[in-house]
Amino acid sequence: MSLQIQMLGTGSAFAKTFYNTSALIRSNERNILIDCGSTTPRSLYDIQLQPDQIDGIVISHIHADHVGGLEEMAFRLLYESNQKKTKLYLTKAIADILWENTLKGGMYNPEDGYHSLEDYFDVIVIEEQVPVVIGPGLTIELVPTLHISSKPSYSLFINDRIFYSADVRFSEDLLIHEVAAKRNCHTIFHDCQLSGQGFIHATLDELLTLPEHIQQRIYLMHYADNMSDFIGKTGHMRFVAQHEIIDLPE
Ligand SMILES: Nc1ccn([C@@H]2O[C@@H]3COP(=O)(O)O[C@H]3[C@H]2O)c(=O)n1
Ligand SMILES: [Zn+2]
Ligand SMILES: [Zn+2]
Repeated sequence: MSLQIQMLGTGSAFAKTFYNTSALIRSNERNILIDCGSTTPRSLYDIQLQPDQIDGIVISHIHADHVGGLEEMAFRLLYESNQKKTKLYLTKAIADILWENTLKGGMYNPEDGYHSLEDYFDVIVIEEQVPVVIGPGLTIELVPTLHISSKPSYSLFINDRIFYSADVRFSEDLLIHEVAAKRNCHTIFHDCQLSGQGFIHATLDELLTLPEHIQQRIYLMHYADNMSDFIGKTGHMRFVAQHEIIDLPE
């Protein structure tokens, strides 16, 4: 049994030298994506993975840097891969808005029988805060976290012991009490806004207030193009690099 996480992109929404933050979980021959932003298909192309080699996509929230590549994935599966559907794992709150507010504009095609998310994806609605088995040795749990107050948004626990923040405001309570103390996560992937005030993302300054034993478990992601200016200034945390493969215990 094996578990690897490869970052397909590590950039912030507006980064131009890094792809949108997205992760590929490779677990026992399965390829699962966490989010699929506008630049994710290009990143998959770089590592020679085709859409039909992706077994499922988990969605954290509907900003374009997290879902903007779904239309391309679905159309390529439909027109280049013999109408194959990939699994789409999301909560009901996300399913309700992903089609109506994001995908319908380009994908609604009643003449050819395409009316809904289910016409393109094998939609698997998962409950918040309930771990779901999505492959041998792989469970995902979506927990609601605060990003934009009017939009549903989720962080993930992978096999209970790996935390993937997606986009989230800094929460000392979440990181210290839930992620570190209660779940004892050995690995944390956290978004990181390098400068300015963190209205909707965790800032580097906020993350630097965490105790050393938590910082040591943190890989910083979702960073801006000037990331290299901050190397050596991240305390006990480190930046995860684009396309870096991290081997993890299950
Ligand atoms: N209130 C907001 C809303 C959005 N934004 C910017 O838009 C981006 C959308 O993707 P993101 O990765 O959540 O980052 C957001 C901010 O850069 C922002 O800076 N402030
Ligand atoms: Zn984002
Ligand atoms: Zn966002």
